[in-house]
Amino acid sequence: MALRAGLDLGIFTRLGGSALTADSLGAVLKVEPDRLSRLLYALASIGLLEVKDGQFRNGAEASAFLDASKPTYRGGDHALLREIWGADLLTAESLRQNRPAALHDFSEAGPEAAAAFSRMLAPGGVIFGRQLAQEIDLSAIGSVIDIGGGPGTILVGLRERRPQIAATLMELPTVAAVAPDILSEYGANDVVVEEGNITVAPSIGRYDLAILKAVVQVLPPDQARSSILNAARCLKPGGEIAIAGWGVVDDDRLGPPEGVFLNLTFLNLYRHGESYTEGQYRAWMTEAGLRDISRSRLTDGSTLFRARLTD
Ligand SMILES: C[S@@+](CC[C@H](N)C(=O)[O-])C[C@H]1O[C@@H](n2cnc3c(N)ncnc32)[C@H](O)[C@@H]1O
Repeated sequence: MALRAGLDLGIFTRLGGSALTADSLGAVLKVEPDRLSRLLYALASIGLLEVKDGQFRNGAEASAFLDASKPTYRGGDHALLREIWGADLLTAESLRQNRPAALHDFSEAGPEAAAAFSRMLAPGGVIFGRQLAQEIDLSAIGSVIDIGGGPGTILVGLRERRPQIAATLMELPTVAAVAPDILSEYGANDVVVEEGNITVAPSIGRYDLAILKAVVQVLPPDQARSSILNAARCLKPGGEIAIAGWGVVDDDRLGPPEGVFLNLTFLNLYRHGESYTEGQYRAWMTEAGLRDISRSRLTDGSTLFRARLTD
C-alpha cells in the first residue's frame, strides 16, 4: 500500500538523488505535508526511504528501481499489479454477471490504452528476456521473433549479450504502432516490428527461435490452438519455440498456484482467455509438428514449454 502510494505520487522520482523535508516534498507534489509525512515515515520504516534530521531521501532499492528517470525502473510492474489486484476484487461480480467485470480487450484497445499497457509490461519484459537467455543456448540462434510481445522488450533482455541476433516483434496493429517508440527508449531501434494476428497467419519470415509469452492464455481455445500452429509455422526447420507464461495449469488443475489463481484473474479480464492445461498445450504443440516438448518452471513461477520444429 505504501509502495503503491509512493509510486502513484511520484515520490521516488521527485526525490531522485536529493534529500527533502515533508514540507518541501509536499509543496512539490501539491499534497498536505503533515498527512504526507505519515506515508514518508511508513516508507522509511521498510527501508525504501531514509530519514535524517527530518530530511527524506531514497534508499538504495528505491533509488535503483522506483525512480522513473532510471533505466532500471520497475514501477511498471507495480502498475500492472495494481490493475490485476483491482480486477481480482471483482471475481464474484464477474461470475454473477457471467462476463469479465474488468474487461481487457487487446484487439479493440485504443492507441492510448495500448500504449499504457505496453509501458506497464516493458520493464518486466527485459527481465524475462534475460531469464530466457540463461535457459536457452543462443549461440546457434541467428534470428528470433517475439509473437504478441507487447512492447518487444523481451527481445532487449534476450539480446543483451548477443546483439547480433536479428529480432522481430509481431503484434496486433494498435500495439505494434506504439512499440517502436518504447523500443527506441531501450536503444533497440533495430527490432523489426511486424503487424499481424497470430491466430490468423504466421509471420512473413522464418526464424530460429519463436517466443510466445503470456499470449496463448489471453485467447479462447480455438484461437489458442491456431496461435500455436501459426507460431510453429514461423520457425525454420529444426527451429525452437518457447511458449511461456503464468497461465498454465497441471492436468488435474490443482497447481501450480500461479496458474490456478491467475485463471480467476482471467475471469475478470478476458471473455475467453484461460490457464490451459499442460495436456492442451502439448496436444496443440504436437499437432503443430513440434517435438522434444519439455516443460519447466522458471524462477518467477512461470511455466516454460520448449520444443523444436521437426527438420
Ligand atoms: C498479456 S500480453 C503479453 C505481452 C508480452 N508477451 C509479455 O509477456 O510481456 C498479451 C499480448 O498478446 C498480444 N496479442 C493478443 N492477441 C494477439 C494476436 N491474435 N496476435 C498477435 N498478438 C496478440 C496482445 O496485443 C498483448 O500485447
